Amino acid sequence: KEKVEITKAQRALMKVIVDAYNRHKIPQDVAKKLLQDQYSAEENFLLLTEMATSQVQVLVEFTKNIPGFLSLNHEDQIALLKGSAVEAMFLRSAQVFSQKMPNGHTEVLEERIRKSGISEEFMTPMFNFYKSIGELHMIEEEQALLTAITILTPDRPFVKDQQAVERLQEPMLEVLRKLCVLQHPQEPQYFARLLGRLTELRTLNHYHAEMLTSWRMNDHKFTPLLCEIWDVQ
Ligand SMILES: O=C(c1ccccc1)c1ccc(-c2nc3ccccc3n2[C@H](C(=O)NC2CCCCC2)C2CCCCC2)cc1
Repeated sequence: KEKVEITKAQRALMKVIVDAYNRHKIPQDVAKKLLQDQYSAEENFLLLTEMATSQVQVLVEFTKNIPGFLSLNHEDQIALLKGSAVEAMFLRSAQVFSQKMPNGHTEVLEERIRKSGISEEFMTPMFNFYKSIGELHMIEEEQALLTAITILTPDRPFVKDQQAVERLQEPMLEVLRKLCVLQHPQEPQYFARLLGRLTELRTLNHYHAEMLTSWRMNDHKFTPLLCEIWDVQ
């Protein structure tokens, strides 16, 4: 049986990532807001663009705290943020959806999202992802590391020095692997399941522009930041 131990350096790395993640978590209030009232497709779209805009700003701050990120080539820093922003938004949405709520609230939240204006065809893949994230019952260290690993994906479009990104992503993967073994001793496949979610995220990322433009309303307005990040308008 492999004796798994997290070294002092790995614990320090994890602390930096988790502290940055907690400092830069956008307020959970989107779930509360959605539970409070029903909104029109237009109001929901506005809420989404507001939430997503602040989440991108928060994501940039979190990313700047990833050890070594600011030493990467500047164009590559932009390429990594641009390439991971939608996935980070879905990962954060999944974590918001899966958070512990009083009985029946998750069902109401799901209903509100189903009726928010997103076109029908994307509901199944989106909620399948949310539920598969929920089933993992991730601790915050796992959530924070998974977000950092998503950002540090070497094969994003336009990344020039992929090896430099791999050198940053690998220690994160190793810490997460050890953490999974220690946290879920009965589930040797847990780490593999976690990484499998990143593959599912890429498929969601794949049709994000279509999800946005098919939002059941006309003249979708985006903030300049979202136009950059979401490749729309
Ligand atoms: O179609 C979507 C899209 C957007 C951009 C790119 C690609 C797809 C697309 C994208 C997220 C969600 C989505 N899934 C959620 C799960 C739980 C709670 C809220 C959720 N949301 C939206 C939201 O505010 N997300 C926040 C969460 C914090 C981090 C920033 C984002 C609201 C917006 C008001 C109406 C109802 C859903 C629902 C739909």
